[in-house]
Amino acid sequence: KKNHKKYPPGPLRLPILGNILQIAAQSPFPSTAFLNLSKKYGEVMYLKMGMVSAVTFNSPQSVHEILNHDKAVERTRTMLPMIEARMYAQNLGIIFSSSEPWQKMRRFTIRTLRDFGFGKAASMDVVIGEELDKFTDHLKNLMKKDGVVEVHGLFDLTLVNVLWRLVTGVNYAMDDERILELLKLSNEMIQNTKFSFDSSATFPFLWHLFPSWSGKNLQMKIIKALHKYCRDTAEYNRKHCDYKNNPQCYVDVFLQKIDETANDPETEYTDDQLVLCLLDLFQAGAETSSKTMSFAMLYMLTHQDIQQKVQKELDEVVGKGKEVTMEEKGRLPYTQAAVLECLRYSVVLPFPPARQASDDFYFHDYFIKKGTVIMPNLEAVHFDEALWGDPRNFRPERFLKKDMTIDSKLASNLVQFGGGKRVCLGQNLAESTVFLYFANILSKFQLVKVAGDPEPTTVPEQGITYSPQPFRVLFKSRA
Ligand code: HEM
Repeated sequence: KKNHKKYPPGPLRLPILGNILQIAAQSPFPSTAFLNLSKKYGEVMYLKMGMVSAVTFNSPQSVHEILNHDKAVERTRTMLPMIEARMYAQNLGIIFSSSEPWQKMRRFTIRTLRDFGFGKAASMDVVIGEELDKFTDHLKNLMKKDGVVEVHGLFDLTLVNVLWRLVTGVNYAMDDERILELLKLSNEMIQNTKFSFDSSATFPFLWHLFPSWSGKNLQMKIIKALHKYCRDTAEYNRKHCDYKNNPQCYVDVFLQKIDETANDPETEYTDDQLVLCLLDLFQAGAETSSKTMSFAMLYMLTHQDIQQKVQKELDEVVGKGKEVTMEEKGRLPYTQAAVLECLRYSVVLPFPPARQASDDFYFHDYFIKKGTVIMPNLEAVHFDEALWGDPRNFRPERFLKKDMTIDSKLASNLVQFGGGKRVCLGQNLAESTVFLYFANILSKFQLVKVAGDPEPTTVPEQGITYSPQPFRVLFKSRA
């Protein structure tokens, strides 16, 4: 038992603004800014961002420890008023919900998706394989004119389709305008949200006071469109699918639950709940995997030598231009290492959706007050010099042992899926998807820089998730 209250160190706080200016002076990217500041103030650091009190964790050891900490499991949905509006101001869905309702929905979702084959290598091969064929045809179509393809958003729809086969039973055409528009809106919502400098996070009342300037009007328009889409999706299955007798997807099983518990006033299974679960899966599943794939394309474009090594391995093991399945994964160590390096280098979600201290607690010597926002900085792990030696170099070989097998101990340090009880629910699917898309694209196509285009930068676009700035690739068929 400690009898003192030593708060974590941090830069001097200004009245009202707190540390906003010091953070902004470091970098437009909060994860980089926190990392820089932590070199001076310590790996566990207290920051005040307007009205938000946060503790950020900036070393591999402290990040792993806090992700697994019992007092840091609850999410905070009040940090951003946009999130609160997105949840109908209730404790709904999976990503931002807390306590018992979260546990129930998380368990139900994992169990139901698993029943439909989610995460099982054999069924994932089929689901992802079918979608990959469609995507390859789509890519060939885009290549028809001069082979040049814009990568921004290229993977959004196809990766929704992979997930949506299990979640809703629906499969969209690659040019489905409604879904493409929704994906654009969803992306806009995420890109327009910036953690520490977003006025709606730091001074939530401004969001309500100045709805146009603060972006509230735009975000509410997007939230309404996304809610409507999810509600329509559920309604479609209610009207057109035999969900009572022959459930074919997650939505069908959810609808069964709604019917079964209709007379229970305490039930968690409501239409609003279903809308939020769908929205969470849509946004969590599509954005992250799609941006990871775009980064992977970018790194292969900018590291031609590594692209060639991956292709050499694929050619030898699977055959030039041939289809790669999960069965071959074990025999493709270099390709696996390249995927791991893409995951390490891209950090698409530098902070897991914010958690908060559910109680007063001590983290080692430091006192953390109930309600404090908990921000593990994933970039601090993926770019730690002591851990990786040369973290700023893109070097898949780091994940290979002398005997050319994957160094799983080193790989276990990666935290792109977060950790602990809140760890990403889609990790298995995402890992299989990214591996299969990456390997199959490289098996079938060569990625070349477009003559005359500027050198693409690996500095990401700003936003709550990171994505590459728009760039184009000249795809050349290898078959
Ligand atoms: C490369 C792709 C992906 C990345 C990098 C990623 C990353 C993350 C991270 C960092 C978290 C927060 C974990 C934490 O707080 O410790 C998370 C949570 C979550 N992810 Fe993913 N994710 C990916 C793909 C997916 C997919 C495909 C799905 C769809 C099933 C998904 C669904 C979720 C959900 C529902 C949560 C909230 C879990 C909870 O709070 O209990 N993610 N993800």
